[in-house]
Amino acid sequence: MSDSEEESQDKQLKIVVVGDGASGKTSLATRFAQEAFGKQYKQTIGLDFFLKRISLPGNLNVTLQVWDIGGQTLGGKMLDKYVYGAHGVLLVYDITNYQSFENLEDWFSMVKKANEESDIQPVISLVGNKIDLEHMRTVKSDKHQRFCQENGLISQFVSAKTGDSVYLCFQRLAAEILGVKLNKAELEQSQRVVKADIVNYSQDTVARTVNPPRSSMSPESLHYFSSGGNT
Ligand SMILES: Nc1nc2c(ncn2[C@@H]2O[C@H](COP(=O)(O)OP(=O)(O)OP(=O)(O)O)[C@@H](O)[C@H]2O)c(=O)[nH]1
Repeated sequence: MSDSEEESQDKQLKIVVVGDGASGKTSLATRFAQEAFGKQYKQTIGLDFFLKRISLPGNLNVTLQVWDIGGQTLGGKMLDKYVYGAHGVLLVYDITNYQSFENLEDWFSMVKKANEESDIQPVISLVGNKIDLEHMRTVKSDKHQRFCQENGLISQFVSAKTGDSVYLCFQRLAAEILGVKLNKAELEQSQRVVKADIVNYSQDTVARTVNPPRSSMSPESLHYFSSGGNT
């Protein structure tokens, strides 16, 4: 049997990634699905879509459909439709940008509202991204933890840049959705501390630059479409 035939027989989970613009959603999805990272910010218009197959304990393979939703869609007409029927949601913020954390209240309300009439209630994870910039953190970890406890969310810190805990973040979400327990070794990885390097915080994180189209896919992942052409 070919890989693609096998893949089509896997259980598929719809995972939606939301949060403010520039919090790192595309970087997270790209790091996960293609094991790549781009330094320049290219705003997502509408949504991007990735597929990636992962393995869970017990020889369980599952294909994740990752819906990377553009940060500017909050308040837009299409957002409810993108989020509807999600099995899992990653609420992403940038640990160096307090506003991106505050705005998660709105993203969270939107996710709950969009799924009010759905049979599936998504498992939701709070994802603090950019932990490689620990020295620039403005969102204290206890604020993050409180938000998780109050709302029953999975807690995760990642760096799309270094790749730290990125795979685990998706794996934990999928495991929780399917009721699979991850073993100790897998969970311990999430506690791994990353040495923060001193970064010259220049244009590349602020400028809304237009880039050429994203690079080609790894065989494991398919990048289906990018609506709106990323202009
Ligand atoms: N240092 C650091 N920079 C990151 C990280 N993740 C993303 N970035 C940078 O942050 C900027 C925004 O990242 P994107 O992934 O485009 O953000 P987004 O959330 O998809 O933005 P929208 O498309 O507007 O919704 C880019 O310059 C990335 O290179 C990270 O973990 N560490």
